[in-house]
Amino acid sequence: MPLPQSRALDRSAFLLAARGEPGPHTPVWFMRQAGRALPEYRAIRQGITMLESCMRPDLVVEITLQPVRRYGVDAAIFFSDIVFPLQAVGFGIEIEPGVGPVVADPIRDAAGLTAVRPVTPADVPYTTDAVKQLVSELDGTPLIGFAGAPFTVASYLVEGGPSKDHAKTKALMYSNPDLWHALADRLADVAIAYLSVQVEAGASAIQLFDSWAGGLSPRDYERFVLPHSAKVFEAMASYGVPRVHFGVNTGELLGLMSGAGADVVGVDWRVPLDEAVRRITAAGGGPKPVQGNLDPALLFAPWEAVEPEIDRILAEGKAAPGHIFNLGHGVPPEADPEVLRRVVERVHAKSARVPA
Ligand SMILES: Cc1c2[nH]c(c1CCC(=O)O)Cc1[nH]c(c(CCC(=O)O)c1C)Cc1[nH]c(c(CCC(=O)O)c1C)Cc1[nH]c(c(C)c1CCC(=O)O)C2
Repeated sequence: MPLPQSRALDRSAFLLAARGEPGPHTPVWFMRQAGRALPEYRAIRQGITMLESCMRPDLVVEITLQPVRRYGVDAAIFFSDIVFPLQAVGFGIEIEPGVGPVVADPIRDAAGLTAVRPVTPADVPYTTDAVKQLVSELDGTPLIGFAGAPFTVASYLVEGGPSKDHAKTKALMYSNPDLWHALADRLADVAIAYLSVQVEAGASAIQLFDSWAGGLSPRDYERFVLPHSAKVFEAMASYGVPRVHFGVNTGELLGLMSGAGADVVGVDWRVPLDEAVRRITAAGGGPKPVQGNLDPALLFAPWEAVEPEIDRILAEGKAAPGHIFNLGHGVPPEADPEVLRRVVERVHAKSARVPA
């Protein structure tokens, strides 16, 4: 059942664009907007591990709000991590600073699956508390809840940590498809459970991160991954909140990722948004709102070079029924917050609709 929400929230630039309705301006937020690029984040995280901080509602609320205050973005994203719901049920996983998620006992056989179980609300009371506090403090600004998609989370569990080629994960798909599908199915349940906790506490939208799916061929994606991500989207449909799907290097997969059940398709910087809309439309299901797609590397270029890129993306985004401006991937830790603030300012100024 869709949850009631305030009119201001319902008419926010972000939710209007996500539904493909015209709004006051093109909304903008940044993937990984909370994090090391912000000095106030580095200060508050001193001496506290990433996963510890996720269990402290006071910290989660403050860290989630920091980029909203600093950048003036049109949406907040809940501060957590894609591997957090596994840690919350006692699965042996840590986030090593500068490395990423690291797994004590990588999954090799069916016995390894038993530790992969979905959270219940009772496992993560602090998540419910933090979401509720955020929704009240954010007022008319939407909060995006998120989870990791089965493939991207599986890649950490099978490889044991970050990997460039995901060789062990792909080898598992081919050598033991039953085990692969059993793992991916459990991870779909893990994502559904964590997203449901966030939406039931008041999150206004969800994003399913399949960051590393771009390493797969369309054929392998369709066989091994799509049914599991589709299960997540299907399970979340009844909440009535917009469902965003994103991965890096997914130009060849945009149609399939849309077909998995996304309402909004995230696009990295490799495919222009108008071409992304063509690919999504060609796959059936009609044109859909898109999210993206400024190359994060541009944040390190002179401002004179950034401006025309913002304008180009806004123009190309007009091909979609709705456009949510974002980077093509996460904010790099070395990014200058002032540049991000100027990006928001320009997106708003350039896209403002003159009232009729
Ligand atoms: C693949 C992935 C992960 N985590 C996430 C993804 C998908 C998005 C993407 O593709 O970037 C998602 C994520 N992780 C984090 C958020 C918070 C909300 C936000 O976007 O602002 C979100 C949405 C916090 C975090 N998650 C992590 C940090 C940095 C660690 C720290 O600050 O101590 C933050 C702020 C750790 C993490 N966790 C993960 C990685 C690769 C890292 C980086 C390791 C490092 O460079 O130190 C796994």
